[in-house]
Amino acid sequence: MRGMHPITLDRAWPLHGGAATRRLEAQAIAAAGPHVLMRRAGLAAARLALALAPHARQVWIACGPGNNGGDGLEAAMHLQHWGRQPCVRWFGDEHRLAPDAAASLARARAAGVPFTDAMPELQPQDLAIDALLGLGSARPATGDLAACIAALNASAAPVLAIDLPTGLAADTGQANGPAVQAQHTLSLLTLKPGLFTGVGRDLAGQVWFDALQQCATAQADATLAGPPPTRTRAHASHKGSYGDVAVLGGAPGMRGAAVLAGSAALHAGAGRVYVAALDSGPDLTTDAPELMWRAPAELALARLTVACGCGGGPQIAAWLPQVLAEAAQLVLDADALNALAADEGLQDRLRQRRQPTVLTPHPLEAARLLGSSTAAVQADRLAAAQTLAERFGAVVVLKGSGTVVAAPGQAPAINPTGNARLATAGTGDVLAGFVASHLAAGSSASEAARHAVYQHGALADAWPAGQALTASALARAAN
Ligand SMILES: NC(=O)C1=CN([C@@H]2O[C@H](COP(=O)(O)OP(=O)(O)OC[C@H]3O[C@@H](n4cnc5c(N)ncnc54)[C@H](OP(=O)(O)O)[C@@H]3O)[C@@H](O)[C@H]2O)[C@@H](O)CC1
Ligand SMILES: [K+]
Repeated sequence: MRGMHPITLDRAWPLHGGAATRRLEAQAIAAAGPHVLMRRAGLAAARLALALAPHARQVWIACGPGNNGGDGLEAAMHLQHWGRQPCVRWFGDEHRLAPDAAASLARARAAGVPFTDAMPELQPQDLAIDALLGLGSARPATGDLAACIAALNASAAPVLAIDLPTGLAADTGQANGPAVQAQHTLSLLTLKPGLFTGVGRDLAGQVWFDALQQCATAQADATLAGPPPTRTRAHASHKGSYGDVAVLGGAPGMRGAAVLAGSAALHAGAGRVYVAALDSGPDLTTDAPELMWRAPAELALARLTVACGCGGGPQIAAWLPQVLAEAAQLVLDADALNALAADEGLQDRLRQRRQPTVLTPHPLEAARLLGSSTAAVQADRLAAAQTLAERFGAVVVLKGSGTVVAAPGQAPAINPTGNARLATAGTGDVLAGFVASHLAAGSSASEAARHAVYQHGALADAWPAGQALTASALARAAN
C-alpha cells in the first residue's frame, strides 16, 4: 500500500511486532540504500503535521537519541523548508549517534532548524511532535527525558507521535514507565500490535500508517480485525436455520446474568433460546417472552450451543463435566471459567473436547486459568490469550481494551471496536450471548468470536452520547 492512511475500521490490517519490523527494516535498507527510509519517514511525518495543524504558528519537535529522533529531525527540516516554524529539542550524543540519525542531524542543522532546550508555550492550533523514542525504547525514561514526556502531555497543542508514543511497547501495548499520550500516531513501515491493545489505544490516539514504499513480506504477528461479513438471511429459512442456544447459569441472586446472555443471543439472531437457571425459583419475568425456560437437566446438550457460566456461581462446577462432554458447541464465561481454573480434572476434559469451544475471560479470569496474575496477563495480552488457546485447544477471547481473539495455530486478532462505556455490569454476559448466537448460526468458533466482539464494541461506539449504556439495552440493540 502506498502513501499515508488513517487506520479505519472498514478492513483488516496486518500487524508486525518489533522483531519482524526490524527484519523488514534491514531488508528495506539493503534494497533502498542507507538513509532512504528515514528520509521517507521524516517527509511523511512533516506532511501529516501540516495536514493536522495547517494553522500552526509553531511546531515543537522533541527528538531522542536514536533513529526515532532522526525521523523527527527530517520532519523539522521539511517544515523549515516549507516556511513553517519548527523548533527542536534534541537529546542525542553526537559521539554515539547511529549513521542515519547523524545524517539527519546534519541536514536539519544545514536547513537552519532552530534548536532549544526550553519548550515554547504552544497554543491549541500549534503542534508538538514526539520523536523521542520508538522501537528502541529499552527502559523507563528518567530525568530530562521523563520531564520532556510530561511537558508533551501537558501541552495545550495536540501531540503527533512518530512510529510509537514514547514509552509504549510495540509488541504488548504496555508502558512500564512515563509514556507520551498522543492525539495522533504515525506508524512507520509496519503497524505495531501495541498500538491497538492494552494502554496502546489510549496513548496512540488516531493511528496513521505509512509503509515507506515497502510491502510487508513478513508473515503478520497479529491482525487488527475488520468488520464481519454481512450475511443476508435466505427467504426460505426458518428458526431452525439459525440454531438453538441454551444459557446455563443464573444461580440464586444472579438470574439476570443468564437472562442477559439469553436476550443477547436472541437479538443477535439465534433461532431459539433456552434459559436453564441454576436457581430453582419461578421463571424471571423479562421483556423477552421469546426466552424458553427449562430445568438444566432437561437440556439436550448434544444438540445445543451452550453459553455456560453467566451468573452460574459456584454451582456451575457440578454441571461442567456433562457440559464439556456433551455440548455441541460451547461458550464458557465467568463462573464457568473460575470453576475450570480451580479444577485440573475439568481442564483435562476441556482439552479432550473435540467440539467448537470459546472461552471469554477478562484479565483476572485469564490469570486464574494461567496460574499467573492480572498484571502478568496485561503485560502481554497477545501472548496470554495465545497461551490459553494452545493450552486448552479452544478459541480464547481475552477481554479489555483491544480485546484479543486467539485460536490454536493462528495469529491472534485484536478487535478495534469498543470503549470504556462497556465497563458496566452484564456486558460480558451479553458478549457470551452474541458468541453463542453466531456459533449456533454456523460460524466457526474463531469467526463467531471475532464477529461477536466486533459487533459488541461497534454497538458501544455508536451509542448515543446522552443515553446510558446498560447491558440489557446493549443486548436488545443487536441485530
Ligand atoms: N533506520 C531507519 O532507516 C529507520 C528507522 N526508523 C525509526 O527508527 C526507530 C527505531 O530507531 P532506534 O532503533 O534507534 O530506536 P529509538 O526508539 O530511536 O531509541 C534508541 C535510542 O534511545 C536510547 N534509549 C532507549 N530507551 C531509553 C530511555 N528510556 N532513556 C534514554 N535513552 C533511551 C537508546 O540508547 P541505549 O539503550 O543504546 O543506551 C538509543 O540511543 C523507529 O521507531 C522509527 O521511528 C523508521 O523511520 C524506519 C527507517
Ligand atoms: K515516538
